Amino acid sequence: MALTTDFAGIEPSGQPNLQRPAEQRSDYSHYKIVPARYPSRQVGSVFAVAVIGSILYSTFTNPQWGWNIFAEWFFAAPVLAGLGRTLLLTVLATVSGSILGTALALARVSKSPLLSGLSWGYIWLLRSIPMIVLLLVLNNLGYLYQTIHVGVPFTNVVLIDYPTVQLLTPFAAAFLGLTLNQSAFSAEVVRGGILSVDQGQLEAAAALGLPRYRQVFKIVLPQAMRSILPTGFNEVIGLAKSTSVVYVLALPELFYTVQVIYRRNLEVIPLLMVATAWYLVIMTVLSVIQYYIERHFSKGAVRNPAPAPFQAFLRRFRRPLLLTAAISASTGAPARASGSLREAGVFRKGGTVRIHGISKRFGSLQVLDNIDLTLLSGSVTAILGPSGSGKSTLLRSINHLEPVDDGFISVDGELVGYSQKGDTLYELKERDVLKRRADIGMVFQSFNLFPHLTVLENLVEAPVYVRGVRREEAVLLAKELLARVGLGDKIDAYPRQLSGGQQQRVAIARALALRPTVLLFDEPTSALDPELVGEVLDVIKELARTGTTLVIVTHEIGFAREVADTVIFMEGGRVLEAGPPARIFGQAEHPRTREFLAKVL
Ligand SMILES: Nc1ncnc2c1ncn2[C@@H]1O[C@H](COP(=O)(O)OP(=O)(O)OP(=O)(O)O)[C@@H](O)[C@H]1O
Repeated sequence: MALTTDFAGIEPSGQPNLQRPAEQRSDYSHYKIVPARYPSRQVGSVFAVAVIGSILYSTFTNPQWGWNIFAEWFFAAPVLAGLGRTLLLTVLATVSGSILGTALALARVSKSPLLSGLSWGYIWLLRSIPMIVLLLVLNNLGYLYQTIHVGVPFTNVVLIDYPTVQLLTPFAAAFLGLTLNQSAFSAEVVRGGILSVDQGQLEAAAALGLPRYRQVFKIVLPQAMRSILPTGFNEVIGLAKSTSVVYVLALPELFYTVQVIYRRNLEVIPLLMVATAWYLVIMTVLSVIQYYIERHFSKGAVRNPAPAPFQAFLRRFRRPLLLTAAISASTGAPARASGSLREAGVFRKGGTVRIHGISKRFGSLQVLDNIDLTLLSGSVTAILGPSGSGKSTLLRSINHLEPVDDGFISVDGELVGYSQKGDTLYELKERDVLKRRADIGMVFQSFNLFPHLTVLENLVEAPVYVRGVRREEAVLLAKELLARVGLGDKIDAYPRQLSGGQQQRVAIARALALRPTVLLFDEPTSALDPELVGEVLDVIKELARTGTTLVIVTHEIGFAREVADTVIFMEGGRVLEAGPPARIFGQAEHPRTREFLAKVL
């Protein structure tokens, strides 16, 4: 008991007493902290020092290494010229190989079987041919084709007609060979990166109506870079070393130059060390570049990114200042929703959704079965039903994320995913579907925020690239919406730095930033902890009074009862019952609805 009372602020009961004045608490500033000792670690360190010491000793005391000859040749003009060629070939083949490899990877994942097959064939062939064989074939291409002739087929129009040997110099053959080889390997690295990006990211980009090129270059590839970079840099390092293969073309790059010199002066080891030291320099520079590029593309990937070495060094001195700044920032008033969403003035009149006899099958499974519904402008519809009843599929078909097999859907009289001429419906091109989608916002169960973009960038992307809004206007609207969902202080945060509830509120604001007439929610709270559900439902409740048409798939029965003006009950791909919440929850007509509600209420 005496022990516990010794510790100021802790009562004998063990509970902290925060009321006790500071002067009564003990001062521990004179206490010294002794770190734990690990004898095996110390033995390991001594061993490492002994190994490093003996390697250095033997390297610098053994005269056979010939360090004086090494020093003589290290900066010699022919060596530097060879190094220049090695660097030039590495840079050129990396750039062109990566561009070609990315194009091949995109072709490989494209929906066109011919394009994908062509890409597969190219990769298969180039990865199979040994590098030396490829270089020698290119060097002897003049034997196969005396001139390189490019023209318009079946006409006399000639664009290029040039002797092959003049065009394919040893340097050009080396560049071409390294590029072709590099592109085949990087294509697979890029494809692996693309496949590692969550499918939800593409869906979210498509649901926002972002054009295809923007989906690829702004959403998918930057995220894929995280897995592309480590293997990609391995390839580049391999390439820098394999440039030595071009010696078969008698091209004096670094290694070939060194070989020529040691054959004349017979100082093999010192000259091999010259080449090795330069390769070490190249690899070190590449590793530093890799570190910074990886760092750039890891934005938003971790909650608390580690500072770069230089930043860490500076922070040691700035820490007290930063701490003070952090404390004064954290004592500021918590962000609150400013005003109600209704007052934001950003909402358009809700769209009327008409669903005409839609059906959908996945293989032999009938997921939607001849559904007819009308959702009036500004209405709030909750879709309930057991798992697998087709609720999400119905919702996703409203914005054509899930094309249907039969029937069609219109919003304000305009068909979704089709254009109509007489009795014929023509499927729209993807580009036109994406434009049309901008009016139909969607909020996903797993948020699907873009993790590599800040909260603000998440909101600004689609208005600028889909609606063509000026960036400054998009930023103003985004800040307004974020303030209204209570996240005005999070505009520069990355999604992973937010709680689940906050992420979902950002996702709602992102959908609203396009000023949609219809907003679809696919189980917006089911990925959230019970404590966070309320904050998201509150935002949706606010939205329900703005005039936007809302369609919500939910398991939150109480919420549906309170907010919806129509409740739909689905089972087996059919709408069994639809009506006002009072009737559905009080006197459901269908026995299956009553049975389901009895279980969940
Ligand atoms: N892409 C797909 N390929 C094959 N089957 C699918 C696909 N998407 C959905 N399904 C199947 O369609 C049926 C309906 O799925 P859906 O997601 O619409 O149900 P749900 O009512 O939303 O269920 P839950 O409440 O569990 O999310 C399920 O049996 C599901 O397995």
